[in-house]
Amino acid sequence: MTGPVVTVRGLRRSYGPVVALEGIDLDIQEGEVVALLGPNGAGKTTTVEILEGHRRRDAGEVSVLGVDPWRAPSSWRYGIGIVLQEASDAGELTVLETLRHFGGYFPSPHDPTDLLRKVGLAEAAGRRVRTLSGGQRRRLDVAVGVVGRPRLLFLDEPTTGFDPQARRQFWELVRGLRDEQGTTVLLTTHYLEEAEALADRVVVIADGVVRADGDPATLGGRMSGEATVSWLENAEARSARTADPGAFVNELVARLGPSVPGLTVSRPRLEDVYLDLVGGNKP
Ligand SMILES: Nc1ncnc2c1ncn2[C@@H]1O[C@H](COP(=O)(O)OP(=O)(O)OP(=O)(O)O)[C@@H](O)[C@H]1O
Repeated sequence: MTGPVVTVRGLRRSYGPVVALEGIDLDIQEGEVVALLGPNGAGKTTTVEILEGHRRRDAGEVSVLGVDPWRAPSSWRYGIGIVLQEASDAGELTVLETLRHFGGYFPSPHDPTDLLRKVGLAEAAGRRVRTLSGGQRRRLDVAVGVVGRPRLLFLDEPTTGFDPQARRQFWELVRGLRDEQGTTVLLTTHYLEEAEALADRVVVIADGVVRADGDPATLGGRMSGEATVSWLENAEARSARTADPGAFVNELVARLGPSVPGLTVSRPRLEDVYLDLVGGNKP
């Protein structure tokens, strides 16, 4: 990691009377995979579109690859890759032709055949795009998004509609981009499992403000708060919340013997922490 790729300070944007962003701060370092989470209408798309240079802001400082996206020269786009939710028109081109076509817009694109291999589409190179399955189509979208070797890749809800296997393969693909190419990734997702599996950092937005920003493993004090210990005693399921699960389990072992039946120790799931942060756990 060599420095900030994205810096945002006090970002504000309203649509008429609707305040979409109320003062967002965000930093993304080179080589990070960051997941932007938040309920519908939280302001994720507005934030991402401002970073992409597609939407004007009302106030605040924004720097993406060292430049204000709203005033960026056209060459700035070479450093950016965008994979939108809605794929562009499939048309009659083959997979390979599509990638060649989009690669032609960039000064030093990936070799299209190599890239198709990396995204697991080598076998489909000669097929017309409209005949691809949803998952294959998404892989092609990603290939198109990275064909110009972007330093920063935006992925908008990339795995919506994927089966579990395709989702895992897609995660591997994104990890490969980060680990092998050093690509920085900002993704939006509604899947907490995806954020946990993929992101070095998650940023939770709700009502136009950042509610939390940190490692998904420790967000909201996840690993330092209370744990739930569950076990079976006299054939009855028991559970208890404790701030010191080690000591609690030691007591159980002392009382019930070394193999406590049905013993599990669990921390709050990312989903629980997230729902607390966005107010979705209110009674
Ligand atoms: N073009 C627009 N005109 C008017 N209001 C808008 C426009 N775009 C977004 N908004 C409003 O701004 C707020 C933030 O919307 P935004 O699309 O950024 O949220 P989001 O977090 O991306 O939501 P989702 O998860 O549903 O995609 C919402 O209240 C939305 O209704």
